Amino acid sequence: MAKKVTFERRPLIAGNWKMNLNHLEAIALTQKVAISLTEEQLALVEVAVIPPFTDLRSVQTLVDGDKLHLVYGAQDLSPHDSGAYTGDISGSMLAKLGCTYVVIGHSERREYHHEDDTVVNAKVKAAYKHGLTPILCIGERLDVREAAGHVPHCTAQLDAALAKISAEQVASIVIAYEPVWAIGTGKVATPEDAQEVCAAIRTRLAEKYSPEIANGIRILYGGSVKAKNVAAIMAQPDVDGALVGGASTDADEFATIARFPEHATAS
Ligand SMILES: O=C(CO)COP(=O)(O)O
Repeated sequence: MAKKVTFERRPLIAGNWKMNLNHLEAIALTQKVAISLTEEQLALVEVAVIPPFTDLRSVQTLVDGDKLHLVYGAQDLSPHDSGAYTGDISGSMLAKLGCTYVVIGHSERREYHHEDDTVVNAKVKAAYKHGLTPILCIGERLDVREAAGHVPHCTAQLDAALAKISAEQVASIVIAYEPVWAIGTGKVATPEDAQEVCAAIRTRLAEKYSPEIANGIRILYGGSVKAKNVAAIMAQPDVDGALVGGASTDADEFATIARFPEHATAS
């Protein structure tokens, strides 16, 4: 029996599959996640899958056909609308596939594809232009954390990504704080580490826009989130969800993460 829990902002548990699972595996995983969660659980917590581009049509067909209470999104988009950009996928293509979200500025894109703040900002603008909600990723590398520069680093990334983004647009954004040193390493940030930066992000949003807008924006934590540590992270007042990598490709583990309000330590 689910405990009665209320949240200031509806939590979002999003599974970033990264470059894993073909379209057949995507159908199997999405189906399994959906049947592992009740309508009540999915009303309390928003659950999103973020598969590779090649899986999106299959996920759309499944979600629409079976009226699943799941949403989905893409891991990236082009800053351009259309044209001679070989290999790019536009925001309008993603919108046509029913995507709700698009991940922008993931540290793996920044590192392996040399995406700088200008590109990230252009992608945020492209997402809004096509009616997609950005899940904007920011986070520091280990050297920055060790030099205690993590908060200014993250707020600077936030400022750059949101250049010329209006208050009306930003109200729907999702921010994901993903410390690079915690991604795929098993080194999860402590709940206090996550809270410190998520609170600083909210304060910065309040300064840039307004306290009301900042209070409505969901800020996720990402980096080695598992069923065993999610409740303690989610208990932090400024953490509104999780962007889950590795653990999101295991349906049972991901569904257990999404049921975090029922975990003992969340009480
Ligand atoms: O990068 C991440 C989600 O976008 C986090 O990945 P892991 O959960 O595998 O550490």
